[in-house]
Amino acid sequence: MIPNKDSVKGSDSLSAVIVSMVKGDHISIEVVHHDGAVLGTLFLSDVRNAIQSGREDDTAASLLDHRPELVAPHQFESLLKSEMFAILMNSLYDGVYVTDGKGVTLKVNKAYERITGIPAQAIIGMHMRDMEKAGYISRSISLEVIKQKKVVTRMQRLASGRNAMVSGTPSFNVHGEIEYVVSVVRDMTDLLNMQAELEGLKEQQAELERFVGKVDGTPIVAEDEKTVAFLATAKRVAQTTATVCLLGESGVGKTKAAAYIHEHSQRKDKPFVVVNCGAISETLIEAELFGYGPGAFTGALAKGKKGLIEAAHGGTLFLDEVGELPQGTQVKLLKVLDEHRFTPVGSTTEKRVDVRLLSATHQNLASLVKEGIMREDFYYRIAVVPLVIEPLRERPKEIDRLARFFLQELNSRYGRKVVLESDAFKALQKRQWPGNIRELKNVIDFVVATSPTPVIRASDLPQPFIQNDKQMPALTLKEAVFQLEQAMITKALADHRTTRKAAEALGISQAALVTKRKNYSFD
Ligand SMILES: Nc1ncnc2c1ncn2[C@@H]1O[C@H](COP(=O)(O)OP(=O)(O)OP(=O)(O)O)[C@@H](O)[C@H]1O
Repeated sequence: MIPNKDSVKGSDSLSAVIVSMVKGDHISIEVVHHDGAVLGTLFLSDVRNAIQSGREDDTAASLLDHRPELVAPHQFESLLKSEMFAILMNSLYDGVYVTDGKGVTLKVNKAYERITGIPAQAIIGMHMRDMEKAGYISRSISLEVIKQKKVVTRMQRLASGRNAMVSGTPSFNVHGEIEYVVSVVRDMTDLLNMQAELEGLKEQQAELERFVGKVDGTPIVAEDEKTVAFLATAKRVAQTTATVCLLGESGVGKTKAAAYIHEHSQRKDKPFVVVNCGAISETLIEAELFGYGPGAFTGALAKGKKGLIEAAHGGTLFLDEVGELPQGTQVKLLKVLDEHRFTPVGSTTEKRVDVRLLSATHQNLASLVKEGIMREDFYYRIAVVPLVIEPLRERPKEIDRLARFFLQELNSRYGRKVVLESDAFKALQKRQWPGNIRELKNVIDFVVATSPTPVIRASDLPQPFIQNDKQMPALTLKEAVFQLEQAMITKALADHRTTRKAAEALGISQAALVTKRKNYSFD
């Protein structure tokens, strides 16, 4: 081969360039601009490689643009040995690994030693193939770079167990041969661990969050198709102004559903006011709902009081146990619904109000109408959309999910790490749950709060709730409380032996425990 004398134009195609080079027997050729300015030098090997990869129509200038930097060997060698270079290399957070064009290790920086745990003196002068054989690295990226003559980036598993992303870049000499390979080694272990942790968390979250949304900042679990369909309807109805009456047994989630409707309505930023009509005496209900004027009745506040309807202005008023409302109050509420007006008790001034009414009951509304307890016009007005929430026993798929959800919530509330064994989950599945979701939550609350061990087996569950399975009749609240108390006291007495210690664990006085024990005739 003779040294390069000729030149090619930047706009010449690579097929034209190779013809010139072969004709002139050149190993390299200058690429010049039309005005004669030198753009750079192309090497025969570069042009051949490009043509072999189907780029024969590309221009000489474009190949110049894509060609790796050329470094004169003597420049690099003195650079490698310089103190400044060592200082620079060692100040980098990422590892740096330098081999010669054959794959012999020339230099590594401190970060490389830190990431791999391999001291520099153990590997300087070592060929990459020997590094592979010694098990220091899984597969040499430098050798890949030398083979492919281009930048190679790959994940590498290190002997230290860490994972690194290695990016090797070739440096060519004027003859187009690889003189050095410089690899940057980035420790990805922490990042990958964090990623895995994040994935895990996301999965956990997704697992847990099989609910459709949050109400009062707490999730609504919806695993069973029935609940999913119910919530979809509730969401749709939420966007309308229709009055909704939620029907279902006690503890099925009617209040939660009402909050869900409110939060999916246009009124979500306005108040959501819950009134438990069954918990307020007939004599007080009107004053509570409509408020009263100054000195309206004995015991009333001198300046009067705003009622709950007014407090819900712009938002939603949820009347729980609506079947308990006296007929007179029903008439007044009809006026609120139809005319958006009401008069506080003992006042002559009418007030205007804008509320959306939601209500709920565990009773059969049609029977209440038949029995004359509920006015027919009121019934039709409040139950434009009646929505039934199925009892928990009708959506068994949800029991596991709810139990896990409450377990997590209560563990974090009590700072515990209680888990349920699969037989405990099975026992929960079998239960008929007359108290529905509230009852399930209470049982989980009980085990998380009282269990002396973090692992709960079926036998650790409060017995009255688990035994008798399907034959067990629905309990009244009183019966349920009685049974739960009985179970908790039995367990506490068995665990702690003395009434003083058992009372301490239950958070009640010793005297109270003794009385209860007598009432429940444990002796
Ligand atoms: N789908 C659900 N996901 C998570 N928690 C729920 C769900 N439904 C109800 N709960 C919880 O169960 C308990 C009982 O629910 P809620 O008070 O809404 O029942 P309810 O039908 O209104 O009861 P009641 O008839 O006694 O008024 C509450 O603690 C509530 O947060």
